[in-house]
Amino acid sequence: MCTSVIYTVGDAYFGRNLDLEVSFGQQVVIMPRDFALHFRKLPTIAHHYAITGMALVQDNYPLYFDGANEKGLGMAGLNFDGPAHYFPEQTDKQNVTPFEFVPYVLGQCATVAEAKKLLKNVSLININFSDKLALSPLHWLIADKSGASIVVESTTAGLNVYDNPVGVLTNNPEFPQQLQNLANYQSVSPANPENTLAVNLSLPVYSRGLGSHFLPGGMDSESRFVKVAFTKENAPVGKTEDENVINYFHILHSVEQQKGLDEVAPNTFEYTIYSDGMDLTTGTFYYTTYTNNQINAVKMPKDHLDQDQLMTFDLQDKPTINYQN
Ligand SMILES: C[C@H](CCC(=O)NCC(=O)O)[C@H]1CC[C@H]2[C@@H]3[C@H](O)C[C@@H]4C[C@H](O)CC[C@]4(C)[C@H]3CC[C@]12C
Repeated sequence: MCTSVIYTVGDAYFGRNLDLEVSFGQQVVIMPRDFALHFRKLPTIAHHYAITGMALVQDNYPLYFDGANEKGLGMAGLNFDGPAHYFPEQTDKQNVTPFEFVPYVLGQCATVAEAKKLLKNVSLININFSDKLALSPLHWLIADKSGASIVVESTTAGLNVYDNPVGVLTNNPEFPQQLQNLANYQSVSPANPENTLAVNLSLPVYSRGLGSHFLPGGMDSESRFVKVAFTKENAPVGKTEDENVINYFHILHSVEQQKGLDEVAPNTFEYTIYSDGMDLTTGTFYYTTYTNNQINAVKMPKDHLDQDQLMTFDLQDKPTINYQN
């Protein structure tokens, strides 16, 4: 499972938790403006916006899991197994494969409004990257630095594009159901509750935090959707970049999956392999990994983006413990 958020506090921060049982060997990958973007069914795009994100590079092609561009538009693919449906090629559509979808959108659009326009004519087609890398059933969160966000889901009904008022996404069920489910938790609060159960009874407020007593805490995607929405909506606004980056990672880590809690096959556990996020204004890309909670950062080299070679950065995965004596 996975969780993705946009946290807007002056600057906006966009990224995700990647939860899985195996690591693909992903890296931080900067795609500069002149890296030739080839498509299976569309003409090559020779010049485009630069993108930084987490990707697996295969045959010099960056398979982005998530990323953001130099204009401050971000996009993340999250598992959507079951409802996801990809189509055969259609003559009247822009046919894009799911693995091309992130660079297709981020290469050409600066805002969510532009992405919505582009998506009007897109169909996601059922072509895999290779025999070894099968089609992945995904849905996507797209958000920009104004805080606007949408969810894109390709189902048998076609390509659904939903406005996203909460700015978070996890996995199943389909987005409208996730939103509706939030209504069940509208009484959850950071403040202590008022007794409306039986006003004549004196009920002790025996603990701090009672307002969030009914906040779900499971590893499942409905629970994470509610929990991360609550955490994000009530997160403080920091005064500095450092404060906001720290706030941002606390939001993502509130729905981190610890090893041992989500068994996906006998003795095999899914866990949060990495958490990442870009400051959509500055282009700085931050991440933590399961074994290294130190926040690492890769800056977008704005003066060196007019070139055609990918820049890759290995994840800093070694634990960093600061022994003080
Ligand atoms: C599995 C994860 C989503 C995380 C998640 O929800 N997993 C757990 C679950 O099953 O619920 C998705 C997110 C992005 C996906 C990758 C990207 O879409 C890029 C690439 C696309 C190829 O078609 C398949 C491989 C490859 C490299 C995908 C593998 C599966 C990834 C890594």
